[in-house]
Amino acid sequence: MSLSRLSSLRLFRQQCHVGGTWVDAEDGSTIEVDNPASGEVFGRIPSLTAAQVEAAIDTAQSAFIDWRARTAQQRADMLLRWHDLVLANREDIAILMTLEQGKPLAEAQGEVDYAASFLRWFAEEARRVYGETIPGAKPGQQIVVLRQPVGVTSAITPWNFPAAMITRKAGAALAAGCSMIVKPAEATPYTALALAVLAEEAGLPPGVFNVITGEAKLIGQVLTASPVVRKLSFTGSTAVGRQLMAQCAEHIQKVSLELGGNAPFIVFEDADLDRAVEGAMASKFRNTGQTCVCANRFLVQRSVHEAFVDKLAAAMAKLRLGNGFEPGVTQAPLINQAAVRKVQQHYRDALDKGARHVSGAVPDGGQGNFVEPVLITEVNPSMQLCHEETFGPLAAVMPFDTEQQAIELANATPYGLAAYFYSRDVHRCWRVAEALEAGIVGVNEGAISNPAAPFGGVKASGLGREGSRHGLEEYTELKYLCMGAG
Ligand SMILES: NC(=O)c1ccc[n+]([C@@H]2O[C@H](COP(=O)([O-])OP(=O)(O)OC[C@H]3O[C@@H](n4cnc5c(N)ncnc54)[C@H](O)[C@@H]3O)[C@@H](O)[C@H]2O)c1
Ligand SMILES: O=C[C@H](O)CS(=O)(=O)O
Repeated sequence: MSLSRLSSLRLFRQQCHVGGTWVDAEDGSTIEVDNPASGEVFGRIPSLTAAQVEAAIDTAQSAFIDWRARTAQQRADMLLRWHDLVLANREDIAILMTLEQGKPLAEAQGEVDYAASFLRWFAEEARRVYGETIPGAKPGQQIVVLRQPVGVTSAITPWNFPAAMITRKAGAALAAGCSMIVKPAEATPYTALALAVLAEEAGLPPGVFNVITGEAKLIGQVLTASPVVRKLSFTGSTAVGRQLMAQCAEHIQKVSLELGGNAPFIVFEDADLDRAVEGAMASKFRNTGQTCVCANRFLVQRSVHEAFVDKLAAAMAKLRLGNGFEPGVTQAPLINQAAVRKVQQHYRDALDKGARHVSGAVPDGGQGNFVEPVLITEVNPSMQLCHEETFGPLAAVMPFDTEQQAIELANATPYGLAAYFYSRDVHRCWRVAEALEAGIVGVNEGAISNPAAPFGGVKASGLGREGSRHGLEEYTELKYLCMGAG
């Protein structure tokens, strides 16, 4: 049993954290959580009732009144204490993450560092929530602009980054002076609950950071039906984001949406091919292809297509699939059978429409949630994978001839989260970077995630930004004071 890997069971909580107390569902109902590597159920979390979610909102509202009145320095100090505790408990959080999400332990440790970096970034930024003054329209008049916290906020987060997708939201919200209710994905609640244990230990006042679990639709409905909750920050699929955005219309709740993507990764003939392959591996295979900014389509200029495919195949041959706890494993199980079926479906559809299998095992679904990395080429825009996110270890390469064609192919998707390209021509770098319809562009870079940068998408990939000062501003409202001459 992998729970025995934990140094203690202190962080393994099977209750929700509301208003500084640990609670079960009042009707006793629970949801099972399993290990995607084995299918073994290793825990149960409460499925809160609607009344309990409403009570959590009330608690968060009371906490907000006190939290907003603290100084920015006091909030920053607590966030920094939380950051330090997360890092001090890096190993146990990573173990819980690998257990519930599957990712290789080294990647889970990396995610803990990344998650902590948002707490630090926003702690530092808390003291820089500046307003402005503007000359008035009359003698003696001044226009003063304040930035104030929006109020109680909620976060609904996905399973693929169970820690970082929470701290990226909570760090910003708490720094701004908001309280937050987090609903993590059903598949990965334990990392979120471990963060709540550490938030409590860091001294965050009760009700400022709450973690609730249960039936997603019900919780989403209660959070969006409440006039007290002033903002929802959602990370997940475009389909669910669209639905939640419509629900938020009822009370004109502010909304941030970090949704799906279908990232193009373009390799021009003047690129450094070795660096392009390095970037391709980082982008495509992080979290076994289950990253919203994963390259979904490699567009490679025809003159270097064969060389790039050979080098990519050689790099992919070094990947090792296995249980995330085994040393040296780089590719872990996918989250569930639906994820496995999606990779199979995109692979089969591509082969049926003329793609060529280059390397890797055919994804036939015969290994539980484990899928070998697979490389195909001769991909064309009629294929499903060009329009939908694969979210798995299928590397699909499409040749192109001209820069204009590459840009058109890259933009031919409803999504616009990340895009990547490799070129050594500085003029082309500016041209292509400006032409790509994406919120994030990696120029000769495959690893683009950073707390200091504004992360987010355009088109069907979402609204708003996370990380950076822009991410903090999402949790504030502007108030303008018109100061008369008196
Ligand atoms: N843009 C980003 O920053 C980013 C980051 C991570 C993941 N993602 C996207 O998330 C998706 C994968 O995550 P997922 O499968 O967990 O997505 P999902 O939309 O199924 O679930 C995300 C969250 O929404 C909840 N949810 C589901 N239905 C709901 C409903 N009707 N009402 C309220 N909540 C509901 C889930 O329980 C989960 O907590 C991918 O599309 C990926 O690209 C985007
Ligand atoms: O899945 C997408 C996330 O945003 C992950 S990351 O921020 O790029 O690490």
